Amino acid sequence: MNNQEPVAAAVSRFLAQDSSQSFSSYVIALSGGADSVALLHAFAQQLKKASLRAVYIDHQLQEASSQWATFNQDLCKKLGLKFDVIKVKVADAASLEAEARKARYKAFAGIIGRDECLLTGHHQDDQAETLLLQLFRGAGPKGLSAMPEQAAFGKGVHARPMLQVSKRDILDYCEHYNLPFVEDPSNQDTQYRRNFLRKKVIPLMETEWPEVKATLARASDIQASTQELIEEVASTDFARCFDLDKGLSISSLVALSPVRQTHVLRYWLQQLDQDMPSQKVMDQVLQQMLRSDLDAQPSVSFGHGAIKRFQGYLIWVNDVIDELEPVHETWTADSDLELRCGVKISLNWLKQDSPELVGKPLQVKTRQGGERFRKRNAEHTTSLKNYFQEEGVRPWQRDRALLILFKGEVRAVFTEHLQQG
Ligand SMILES: Nc1ncnc2c1ncn2[C@@H]1O[C@H](COP(=O)(O)OP(=O)(O)OP(=O)(O)O)[C@@H](O)[C@H]1O
Repeated sequence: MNNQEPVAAAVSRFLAQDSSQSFSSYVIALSGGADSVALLHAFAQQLKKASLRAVYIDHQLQEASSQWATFNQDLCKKLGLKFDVIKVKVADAASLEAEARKARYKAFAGIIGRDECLLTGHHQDDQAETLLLQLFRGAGPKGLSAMPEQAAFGKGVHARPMLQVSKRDILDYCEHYNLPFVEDPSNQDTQYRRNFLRKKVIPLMETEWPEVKATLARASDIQASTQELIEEVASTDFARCFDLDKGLSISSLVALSPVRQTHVLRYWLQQLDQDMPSQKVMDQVLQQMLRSDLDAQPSVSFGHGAIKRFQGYLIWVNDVIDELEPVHETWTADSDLELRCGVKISLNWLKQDSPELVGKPLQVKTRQGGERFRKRNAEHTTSLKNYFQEEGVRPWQRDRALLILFKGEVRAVFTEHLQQG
């Protein structure tokens, strides 16, 4: 028996809830698979067509990807909907699937406007499978957390209206309305474990626990609220420990229990957009940074930098800063400058920062101490130290700032390579 009701009901529930938010338009992330095709159709039935459009991201990883673009285009034409394709370049990496996802969400983030809502076809089975995959990977509450039905995204919102709808119901919906869809061959190859769960493990579990998918989805919801609580505590602790100019205060950190220390560190690294280190590295950081004697200069490296100790505070130092040797080079300022150390100063930056210097014979140097700086249009010079303080350049980064000199006088300061630490 066909049951198209759950999809239509989920979409109308979503729209009823959302009428208070009044999005100016909805963007369906259309892969061409059954889930997003059903979502597209259900929204097209219940919304004015002018407020709906579909976007397909072409990852250009498979030969058939442009055919899927045509397939999606034809479908939207039949439904009278606007349709766009965005081609993305996926970085070559160990996990192409993860890189493709990153590129996909980046592209979507770039097009979702202030009052717009991105809609994806995630459903209940995705939720259950993801929970089990994460569990077998040994994940904690964060990995086991349910995907939220709605979250801030780009300048707008990302919503998943079908999280409580099963895959079976979605397939029934497509059959009922005679909707064509494509099977992504990558699902067969790269999602081996997900397919194993989907085809073997979950059906077996259902013979004993018929509602297991809904139950797993609930368990995942509980993990999400646990995670929210953890993040709330971590953010409060972090606010107490962190000083914008100095870093993470060791004396404030040691006043916390070890588990809270770990979460503050994770929170900090997340803010810095750094990869999360393993628990082993985390323990090493806590051991060496908080418990070794205060004169030592410990440093724990991972990802693209290191955590170091500096005057009673933990600081994050990027490799690029750490490895920068003293610089003394010339620049005619008519094209980008690539320094021998690999740092690049773009001409565009100079055009915006100090247009009067473009095309002039300039020198690029790291500071030696005592230099003064004449800001653009300023009558008097100020000390570089004052300038660094005003601009929030951290003390440990200042030796790596690049001074741009014209006729022997510092006229601009390049700090874009010094990511916040
Ligand atoms: N190439 C694509 N173009 C547009 N939308 C896509 C594309 N791929 C996936 N989507 C959207 O994302 C939804 C989930 O797709 P899928 O389950 O394949 O994602 P995933 O790779 O598991 O990653 P994630 O769950 O993080 O999105 C689809 O229902 C669809 O709405």
